[in-house]
Amino acid sequence: MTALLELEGLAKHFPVRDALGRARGAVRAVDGVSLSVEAGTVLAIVGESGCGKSTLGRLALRLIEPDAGRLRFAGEDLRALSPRALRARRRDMQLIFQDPFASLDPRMTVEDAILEPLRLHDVVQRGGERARVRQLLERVGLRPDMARRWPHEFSGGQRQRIAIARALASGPKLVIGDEPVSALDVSVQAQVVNLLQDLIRELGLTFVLISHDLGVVRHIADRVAVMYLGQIVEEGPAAAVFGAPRHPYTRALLAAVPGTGAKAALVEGDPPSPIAPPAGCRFHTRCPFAEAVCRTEVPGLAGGEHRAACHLQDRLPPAPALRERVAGGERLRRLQAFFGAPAPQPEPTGETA
Ligand SMILES: Nc1ncnc2c1ncn2[C@@H]1O[C@H](COP(=O)(O)OP(=O)(O)OP(=O)(O)O)[C@@H](O)[C@H]1O
Repeated sequence: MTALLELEGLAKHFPVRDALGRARGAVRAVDGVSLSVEAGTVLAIVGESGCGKSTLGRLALRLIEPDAGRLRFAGEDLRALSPRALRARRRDMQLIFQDPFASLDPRMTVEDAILEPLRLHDVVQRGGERARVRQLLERVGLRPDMARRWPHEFSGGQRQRIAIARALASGPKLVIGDEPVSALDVSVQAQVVNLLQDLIRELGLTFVLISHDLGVVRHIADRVAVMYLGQIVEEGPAAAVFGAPRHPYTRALLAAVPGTGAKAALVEGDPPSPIAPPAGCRFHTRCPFAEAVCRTEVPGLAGGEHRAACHLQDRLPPAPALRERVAGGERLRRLQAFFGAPAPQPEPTGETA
């Protein structure tokens, strides 16, 4: 297998200024991330709101400039490319945004929106562009005659299909989907996920799925990287991460998803500030299993298929045996805080609050 996308020690720190414009530290949004995405596979990046997923996605495509680290696409150093060479390379790397209401220009017809990347990257011979637009619309499940309509005439799900057609227009090898279905009605989410899955298979796409929805992730990911406070705490094949999570944070994430069978002590409190993340393992301030060593040591490379997993992994009790510590409404509130979104319904525990 060959890696299409390789990140090594990637970092992005956003400066923080006070009301008078004075420097007041930096948000360490992405803080030393190394990942490799094999061609033709789906890697999911999961983690709670604010952990740095979107920033990482943008860095990976060099839509924003990293402060440090290496970034390679098909073996080529993306950071070394001139602006012109990078623009040409964008043909191969596309992003699907979360909000289909914001990502389509209301002043452009659907046809013009899809023609733009076709023309920019000179993908189709002159004269064949409009036929290509119609083909793309059909491929994403829309009628070709919808090409002349305006974005406001479409539902959220249809708009996201248009955004997908636009992202695919240049024939990319790599697509990053930043929460591509989370702004959609629950009733249409599955349809768009299935469409993405079909396109990934049919076109042999390499796909990076940024999502806090572990149900979607479990459905389509080959590998999963779990992010916490700007770093990857665990990475491995999806079946292993879901079936035998090794980091307490991963277990807490899985425990919040109904139907996984996993139960773990939910993490307590709010995440620490990304301006001054804790030393050692960044999760130790909320980890129910933290030991003294966690305050100083960063989890190292673990053996086997997993990378960057917790040193406690072999001593943690099996996930289903862990007891939840928070019950009823309090648990729901914490889940809500945890995901920054409507919380999934908790499974009945058989316990009284
Ligand atoms: N342009 C920016 N300037 C300053 N801080 C930023 C900027 N973009 C992101 N951040 C901060 O970086 C951190 C990571 O944000 P990011 O959006 O990457 O996280 P996320 O995991 O994608 O969260 P969400 O799911 O809520 O979008 C947050 O603390 C955020 O406030």
